Amino acid sequence: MDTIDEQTIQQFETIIEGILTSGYGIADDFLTGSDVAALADQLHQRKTAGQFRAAGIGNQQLTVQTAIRGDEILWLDSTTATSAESAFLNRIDTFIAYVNRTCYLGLCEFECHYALYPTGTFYKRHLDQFRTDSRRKLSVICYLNTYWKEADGGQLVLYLPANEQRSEQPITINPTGGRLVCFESARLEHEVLPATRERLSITGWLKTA
Ligand SMILES: O=C(O)CCC(=O)C(=O)O
Ligand SMILES: [Fe+2]
Repeated sequence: MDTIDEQTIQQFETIIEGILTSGYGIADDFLTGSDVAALADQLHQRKTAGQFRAAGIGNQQLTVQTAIRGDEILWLDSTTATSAESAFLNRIDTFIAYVNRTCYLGLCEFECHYALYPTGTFYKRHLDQFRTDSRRKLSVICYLNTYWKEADGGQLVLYLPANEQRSEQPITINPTGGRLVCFESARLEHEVLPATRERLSITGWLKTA
């Protein structure tokens, strides 16, 4: 496989260590400021071109229920990806290869979509794994919001399950541009709180065969 620079290895290790010890991992500078700007710009261009659709519920994406989730999405496709999108997909591929070398999860596929949450929209508490399909192993979210402030809302809340030591523990994370959050799709329920401004991200899943 390609050689990875030391800084990238440190970042990947931080994410994996977080997942193993706390159930979730965060890397604050997974994307640089210019990556974030390029992807946010690309997202807006595709939105203007009418490529986004209201997100659905369940693996057929059939029912749109804005009382559950109000985001609009567009699946990324490597065959039509622009250079900014290809660079993102390549970085995730490098991460997958690293996770497979160190954690033996047997990840082999990645699917991801842009998500645009218009002001005031949200995604109620849910689990990312479908009842009929257990291939989604890790959920990955990368935020594309510049200058996000606490007061803008739109936080991701992860609900760490209760164990012998403690009751359920909610963890609140700001959708700050460049930040990546990763957690086990079958284990952590989570929700997106309403925001006072448009909220942008790429959400994806690392899957087994
Ligand atoms: O954008 C986020 O912070 C989480 C999105 C999410 O939970 C999902 O798309 O399944
Ligand atoms: Fe989710």
